[in-house]
Amino acid sequence: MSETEKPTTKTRIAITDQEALQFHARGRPGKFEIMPTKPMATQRDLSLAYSPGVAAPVRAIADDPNTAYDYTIKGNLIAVITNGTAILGMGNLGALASKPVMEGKAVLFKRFADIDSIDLEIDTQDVDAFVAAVRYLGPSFGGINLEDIKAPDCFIIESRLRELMDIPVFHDDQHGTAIISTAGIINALHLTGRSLKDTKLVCNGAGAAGIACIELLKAVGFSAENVILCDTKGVVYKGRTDGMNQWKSAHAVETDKRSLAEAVAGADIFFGLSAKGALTPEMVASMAPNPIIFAMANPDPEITPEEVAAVRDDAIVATGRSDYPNQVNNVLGFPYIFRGALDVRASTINEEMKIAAAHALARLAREDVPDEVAAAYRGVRPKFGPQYIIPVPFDPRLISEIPVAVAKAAMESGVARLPIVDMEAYRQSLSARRDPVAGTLQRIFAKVRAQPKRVVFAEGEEEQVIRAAASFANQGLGTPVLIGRRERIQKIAEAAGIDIHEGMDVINIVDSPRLKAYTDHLYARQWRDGFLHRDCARLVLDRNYFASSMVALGDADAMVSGTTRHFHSVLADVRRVIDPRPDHRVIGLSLVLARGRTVLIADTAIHESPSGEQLAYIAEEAARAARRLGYEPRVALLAFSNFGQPPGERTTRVKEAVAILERRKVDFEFDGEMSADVALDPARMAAYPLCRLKGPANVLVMPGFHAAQISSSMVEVLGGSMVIGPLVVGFEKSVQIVQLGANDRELVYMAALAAYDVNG
Ligand SMILES: NC(=O)C1=CN([C@@H]2O[C@H](COP(=O)(O)OP(=O)(O)OC[C@H]3O[C@@H](n4cnc5c(N)ncnc54)[C@H](OP(=O)(O)O)[C@@H]3O)[C@@H](O)[C@H]2O)C=CC1
Ligand SMILES: CC(=O)C(=O)O
Ligand SMILES: [Mg+2]
Repeated sequence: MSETEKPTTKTRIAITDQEALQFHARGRPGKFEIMPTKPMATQRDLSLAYSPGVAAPVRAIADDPNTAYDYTIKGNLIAVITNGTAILGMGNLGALASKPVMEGKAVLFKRFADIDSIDLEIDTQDVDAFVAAVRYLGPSFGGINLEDIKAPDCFIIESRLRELMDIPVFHDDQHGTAIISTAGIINALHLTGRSLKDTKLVCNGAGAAGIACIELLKAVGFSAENVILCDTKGVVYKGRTDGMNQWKSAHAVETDKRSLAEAVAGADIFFGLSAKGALTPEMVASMAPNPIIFAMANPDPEITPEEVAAVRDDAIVATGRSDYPNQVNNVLGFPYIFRGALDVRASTINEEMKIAAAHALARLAREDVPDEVAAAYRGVRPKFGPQYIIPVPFDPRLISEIPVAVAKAAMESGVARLPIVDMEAYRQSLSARRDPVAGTLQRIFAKVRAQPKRVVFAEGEEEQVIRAAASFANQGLGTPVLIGRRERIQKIAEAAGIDIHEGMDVINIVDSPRLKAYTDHLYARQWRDGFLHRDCARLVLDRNYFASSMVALGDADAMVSGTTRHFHSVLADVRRVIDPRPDHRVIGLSLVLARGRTVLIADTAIHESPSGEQLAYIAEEAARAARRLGYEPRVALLAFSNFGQPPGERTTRVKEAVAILERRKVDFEFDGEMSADVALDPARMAAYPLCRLKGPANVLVMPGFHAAQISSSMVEVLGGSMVIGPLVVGFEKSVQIVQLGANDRELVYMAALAAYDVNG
C-alpha cells in the first residue's frame, strides 16, 4: 500500500466529550422535535384537524384499515425501540441511558431517508414484558426498528414480534449490520481474489450482531466449516457448555482451537462485533496474506487501523466509525431498507430484501463515482480499492439505489402490499427526499477538508470563537489562527474545557514581527485619505485590521470576524485593508437553506437603495457566487409587480437592471421584474408564459437592502429555513463577517465558507 493510501489520523475528525455534551444540550435538549404538517391557525383548521373533522378519517379507517396509510402518519413512521441492554459496545446501561443513541437513530432516519421516527425506551429486561409492551403498538407505526437489545433476548423478542405484528419488525443490530458487512465482504473478497466458499472467517462476538452477520454470510455462500465464532469464553466449539445458548450452538464447529488467538492464526477474515481492543497486533500478524479485518465494535473498534498498519500493510481494514475509511455501520442500511419496505407497504423485511440491499450496496462501491458524488467523499474522488470497499453514509446515490433494490425484492418475494408500478419514477422521487441543507454544507465542508486553509479568527479572546476554532481544527477544515494574548486565550479555554492543541495557532498582535509590513501596507493605501503613518501603526493593533492585513499580505488564506462588533463596522475596517477584485463589486449574499430547495438572496448587506446599474452587477456577482456554491443560477430581479403590472416608479430601476443584463449578454438565466411568489412558484410563473426563467428562481435579487434583509430574516424565523450569511462576496481576498453575538456553530460555518472562498 502506498503512503497516501495508509489510514492516517489526519483525516480523523476528533470530537471531545464536552463538544458532544454541548451539542446535545444546546437549544432544545435532545436531537429532534415534532412539527405539525397541517395548518393549525384558525378555528376551521382545528375543526378539521381534531373534533369534528377527525370523525371522517376514523370511520374510513374503521371500515378499511389500509386507509390509515392515507389519513395518518403511519406509513412513514418508524419506532426505534430498545431496553438499553446492549448500548453500542458499551453494554447494559439501561433504558434511559440509551435515549441519546435512539434519538440519534431517529434523526438519521429523517436525515437520510425522510422517514419520521420516534424513539421508545422500554424500562424492562423481562422478555415477555418487553414483547407485551411492543406488540400492541402496531397500529401506530409503519415499522419497528429494534435496537441495542442484548443477545439472546433480542432473538426471542424479534421472532415473537415478527409473528405477532403485521408490519416489518427489524432488529437493526442483527440484520442492518449483517447487510452492510456482507456488502463490504463481497467487495473485499473481490479485491483479494477470494471465493465465498473457501474463505476462512473468525467472528469475535456471538451476540445480536455476530450471530446475524454469520447467518447472512452463510446465506450468501460461506461454508459453515470455514466460520469460527468466538465470545468472551473463546471459541464456540461443538460440545462446549459454558456460556452457551441455542443461537451460538447452531454455529458451533468441530475444532480443537479454543482461544481467539488460535482461531485467528491463518484466518482470512476477522469480524469484530464484540468490544474495544479485543484483537491484538500479534493476532493480526498471524493472519493469512491480505487479511480482511472488520473491527466493528462501537464506539471503539476491536483494533484501530493505525494499529493494524503498524503490523502489516497488506490488510483491508474497516471499522464502525465515520472517521476512518471503510465505515461498516448499519447507518448505511436501516434508513434505506425501511424506505423501500414502507414504500411498498411490505408486511416484513425478509431474506430476499436483505440480500438485495447487500448486493446493491456492494455494487455502488464498485461503480465509478460521478462528479456529483465525489464531493461527498471529502473532495477526493474515491476509487474502488482497499480504502474504499463500501459507500460512505453521505453518498447521495444511496437514497435512490437501495430502496429500489429492497422494494423490488419485496415485490418479487410476495411481501409487498402496494407494489410500485413505475420503478423509474419511484427512483427519481427518492432523490427529492435528500436533505438539501445537509447536502450543501456537506459539499462545501468536503471541499474545504480536501484543501485545508489557514483561517484567522480575529476575535480570538472570545470563548465561542476559541470553541469554534478548536472545532474547525478538529473537523479537519484547516488551521485556525486565533488573534489574542496567548495566556488569556489559554485561561478562557481551560475554564471552558477547550483543548488548544498544536493544530491551532495563536498570534499576539504586539509580538508580531509583521506589524511593520502591515502598517506600511495600510499607509500605502490610506495616506491619500489623510492617514499618517503613526495612525496606521495604531490601527493595525486592532484585531480586525491586523487579521485583514494577514489575509491581504498572504500570511493567512481567509478571515472571520464579527461576533463582538457590528457587521458594517467590521466591513468598513476590512475595506481599508483589502480591495474588491478587479471588475467586481462587494455585495452581501444570504444562503437560504429551505426544505426542498436552496435560494440565494442578494444584496442583504451593502447596497441600501441600488440603482439599475448596481442591481445588474449585484445579479452578476450573485450568479457567480451561486455557481461557486454549486448551483446553476436562475436569477429573478424582484419587485412588488410583475412585468410592469401594477405600474409604479419604484420598479423602474429593476427594469433598467434587466435591460442592462440583456445588453451585457450575461451567461445565466435571468428575468424580471417579478414578485417573489412568481419567481419561486412554478404554478404562478405559468401565468407569464414568456418569462425567460425555465424553472423557479434560485437567486433572488432584491430591489433594496431593506427588502433583502427583512425577507431573509423573516424566512429564517417564520419559515423554519436555515439562513447563512450575509456572505461577503467580491473581495479579492476571502473575508466573512458573522452576525453580532454569533455562536460557535455559526462561526464554524462562516469560517468554512471563508476557507472555501465564495468569490470563486
Ligand atoms: N458497526 C456496526 O454497525 C455495529 C456494531 N455493533 C457492535 O457490535 C458489538 C456487539 O453488539 P451486539 O451484538 O448488539 O451486543 P450483544 O450484547 O448482543 O453481544 C455482544 C457479544 O460480544 C461478546 N463479547 C463482548 N466482549 C467481548 C470480548 N472482549 N471478546 C470476545 N467477545 C466479547 C459477548 O460475549 P458473551 O456472549 O460471552 O457475553 C457477546 O457474544 C458492539 O460493540 C456494537 O457496537 C453492533 C451493531 C452494529
Ligand atoms: C451502530 C450500532 O447500531 C451499534 O453499534 O450498536
Ligand atoms: Mg445498535
